[in-house]
Amino acid sequence: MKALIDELRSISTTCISDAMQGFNHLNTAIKPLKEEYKICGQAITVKVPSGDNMMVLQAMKSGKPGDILVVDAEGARYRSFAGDFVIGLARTLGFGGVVADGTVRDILSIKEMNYPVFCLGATLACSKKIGMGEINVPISCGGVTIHPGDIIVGDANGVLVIPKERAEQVLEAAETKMKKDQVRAESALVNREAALKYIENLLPEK
Ligand SMILES: O=C([O-])CC(=O)C(=O)O
Repeated sequence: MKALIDELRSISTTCISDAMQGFNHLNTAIKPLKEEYKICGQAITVKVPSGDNMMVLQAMKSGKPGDILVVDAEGARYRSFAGDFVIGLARTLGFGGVVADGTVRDILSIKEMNYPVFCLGATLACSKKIGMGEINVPISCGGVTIHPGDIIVGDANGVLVIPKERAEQVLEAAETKMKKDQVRAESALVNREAALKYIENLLPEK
């Protein structure tokens, strides 16, 4: 799996999306806190009720370095699922990044960490620590079902989910698409004539 993840990391997210017919990306309201962030790794999943992040902390005990912590926070925007301390824990434990359909607080110090967090933005209030929720179960995040171990790939374009049983097939299709894009750019993006010829060939026969 590690080799496969390394290869997927080297391919553009848009090619991977094309390889999946444009399906299975999270709602684009879930954005990286900095545009340059890129993540690729297997999901550790956690589901928390809006406003309670106890299980986020518990979930961090599982997983291997490089895994992505994916939080189903029910789209909560009033209370944060994490602040700079909880995100600092994720980084210290070696997670490859955090993705959530929820909000963080302490956004400026989280940005200073240069650690990839993808979420709905920032709020002021912290979470309670009551302990409801579930760890490493299928979750819904940004409108997509994510199973533990699925591969999460994300950058400034968005975050997409590759079901783990389809990972090899998606990688192969994404590599093929990347090569096709290269060939197309090399033939069409050369000069005006080549660009016009490309468009002409796309038009239906008269
Ligand atoms: O402790 C929390 O739940 C949230 C917080 O303020 C932090 O992570 O810094």
